[in-house]
Amino acid sequence: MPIKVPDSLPAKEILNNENIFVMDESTAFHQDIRPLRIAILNLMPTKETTETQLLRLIGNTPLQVEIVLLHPKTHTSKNTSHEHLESFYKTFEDIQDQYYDGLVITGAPVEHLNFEDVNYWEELKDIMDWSRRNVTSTFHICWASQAGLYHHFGVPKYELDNKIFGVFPHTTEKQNVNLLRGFDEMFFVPQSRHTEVRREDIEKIGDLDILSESEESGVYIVASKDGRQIFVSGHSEYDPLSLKYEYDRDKAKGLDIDLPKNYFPGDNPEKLPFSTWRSHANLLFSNWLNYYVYQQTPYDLGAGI
Ligand SMILES: CC(=O)SCCNC(=O)CCNC(=O)[C@H](O)C(C)(C)COP(=O)(O)OP(=O)(O)OC[C@H]1O[C@@H](n2cnc3c(N)ncnc32)[C@H](O)[C@@H]1OP(=O)(O)O
Ligand SMILES: N[C@@H](CCO)C(=O)O
Repeated sequence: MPIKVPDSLPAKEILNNENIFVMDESTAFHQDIRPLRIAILNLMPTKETTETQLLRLIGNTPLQVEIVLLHPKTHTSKNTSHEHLESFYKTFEDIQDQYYDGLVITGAPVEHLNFEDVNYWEELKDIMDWSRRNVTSTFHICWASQAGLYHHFGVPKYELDNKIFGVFPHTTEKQNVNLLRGFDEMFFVPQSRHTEVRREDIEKIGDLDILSESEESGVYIVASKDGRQIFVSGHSEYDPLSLKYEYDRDKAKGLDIDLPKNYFPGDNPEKLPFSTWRSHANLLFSNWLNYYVYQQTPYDLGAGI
């Protein structure tokens, strides 16, 4: 939330120059406030886990947030019960005539497929096109970030020889960007993927900025210049044990999976890992909700986007 100060306070200019968000009294007086409307398109098979992880982060703000959960109608879910979807989820068809302040599109374990072979691809393309017209800012996670960069900007994804798997140090690439406000110079983020997007492809697109990267795990945060699309390759929302779960799962299947890097104490999978990315995750989501959603979205949603 911005700091509200008298219009003529000298500190206002100093803080403005430091990119601290200060709102003068006259602007604050005219600001109308209502709950934010955020939709979550949950493409993960483990829907209940992901709901909890995302709501934990989206809930960590003084703003009131109304959530609608969405699942793709054109995919029959194997791992989430019909009852759960019936009780708590809507589909795009139900909400397509509405407007939202924010949309989160989750990851999905479909990286090995061409985008066009994902059975809900046509529906997802419609949702991504709709998001340009009906949503103030959309936050794409992991596979969804690759899908969004491909659909909106033609950026390809590439198979990796080895899965990027672990918790990696990341750095910021730009100064004075609201999404990065308060980030440490180096921070940790879980990555768990078999594909990547590449800096050289993104740099060709004038409408995109690379905001954060990791020497080892590559591009992390990309944003459209207008802030209406955020693409995040990692899983800051993961619980402390999410990577352990994926590791144990793949081991049990007999897959050739390396230990997640920088994760188990002493690289000993018998020891419980601890999280080093929670504060980063909270900051990333609250910066997005504040600066890209709340401060940008019109009071009268339908009239303004
Ligand atoms: C790169 C990223 O975005 S990372 C995010 C993805 N990570 C995760 O989902 C982690 C948690 N997931 C898991 O552990 C596993 O997917 C499990 C245990 C839930 C299921 O694994 P498996 O038994 O190997 O695969 P299963 O045959 O059940 O299919 C898995 C999922 O693949 C997806 N999928 C597979 N083929 C397709 C396809 N052609 N089109 C669309 N989705 C597909 C579906 O989401 C499916 O699950 P769902 O029907 O419940 O939505
Ligand atoms: N995070 C994913 C990567 C595969 O899409 C997993 O290991 O389940």
